Amino acid sequence: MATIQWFPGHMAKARNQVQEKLKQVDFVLEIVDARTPEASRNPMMNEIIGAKPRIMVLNKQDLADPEKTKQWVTYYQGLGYEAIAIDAQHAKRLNQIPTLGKRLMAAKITKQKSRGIRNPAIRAMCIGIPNVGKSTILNRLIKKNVAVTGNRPGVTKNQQWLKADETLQLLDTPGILWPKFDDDLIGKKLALTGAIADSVYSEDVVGMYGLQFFREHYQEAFRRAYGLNAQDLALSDGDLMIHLSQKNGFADNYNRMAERIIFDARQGKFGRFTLEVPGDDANDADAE
Ligand SMILES: Nc1nc2c(ncn2[C@@H]2O[C@H](COP(=O)(O)OP(=O)(O)OP(=O)(O)O)[C@@H](O)[C@H]2O)c(=O)[nH]1
Repeated sequence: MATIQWFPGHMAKARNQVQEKLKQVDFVLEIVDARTPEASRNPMMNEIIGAKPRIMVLNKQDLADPEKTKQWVTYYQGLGYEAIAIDAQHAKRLNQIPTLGKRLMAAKITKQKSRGIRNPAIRAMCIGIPNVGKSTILNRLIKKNVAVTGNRPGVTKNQQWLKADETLQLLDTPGILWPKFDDDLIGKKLALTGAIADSVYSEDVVGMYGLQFFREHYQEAFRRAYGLNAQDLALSDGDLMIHLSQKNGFADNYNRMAERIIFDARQGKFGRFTLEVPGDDANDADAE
């Protein structure tokens, strides 16, 4: 996994690259991780995308809490975007994306048809921070080997358009948009879901965040996963970490227990989870 480079110079470059490509598309597929829909967005995303129509794609829905995913979809729809939750890895609901795209671009399609264009094209690109599933989505949408269209007037030379179907064309994913995690909580969420390299945050910090989060929000699953009783659950966070460490044979090596919690969370041992709900974060870019 790539390391994070959040430098103003890098970001300005990535932003320019993306903005340049944006001129060539009709709408954007903004991909986020359904477990962390806001933390997994580049904070400049709204500024970058501007008024372009957008479909918010909450990917990895197979790992996220279904109830919270519904809340997020409703939230984004309320902001005026199309929104959909998918599981790109298992190709679930991906075929809804072209349908939504056509709905979003209905006026353009109608106009082109009225001019006698039999197969009007609508164009989009996927953008999102690393690891949210952009490549998986793109590859699935174009079903790998579908032919690439050539140059067209008014379009940058040699630009490759990938066909999802007769109407929807996709631009290969542009420059890299890193997440920003000067807010510690965002960093911990990204670390717990494996969106950023494990070397960025120490495991004791991320593991403790996991312990606190799961005992509070998914207590039954957490209790069952570690065979905890009511007395255990009455312990403070620190004491519970010590207890779990001893119970799991790590003695006073609490870092190993912290690592285990991170591992177990990613493996789904506490079930499907979502680390944030609409409106509960200072990093909510749309609420500014
Ligand atoms: N469980 C699950 N895993 C997924 C899903 N979509 C993608 N993945 C996995 O997430 C990881 C990252 O997917 P990529 O498609 O490489 O993500 P990307 O956004 O293109 O990443 P970069 O190339 O780093 O920008 C891979 O291991 C995928 O198999 C999904 O819907 N569910």
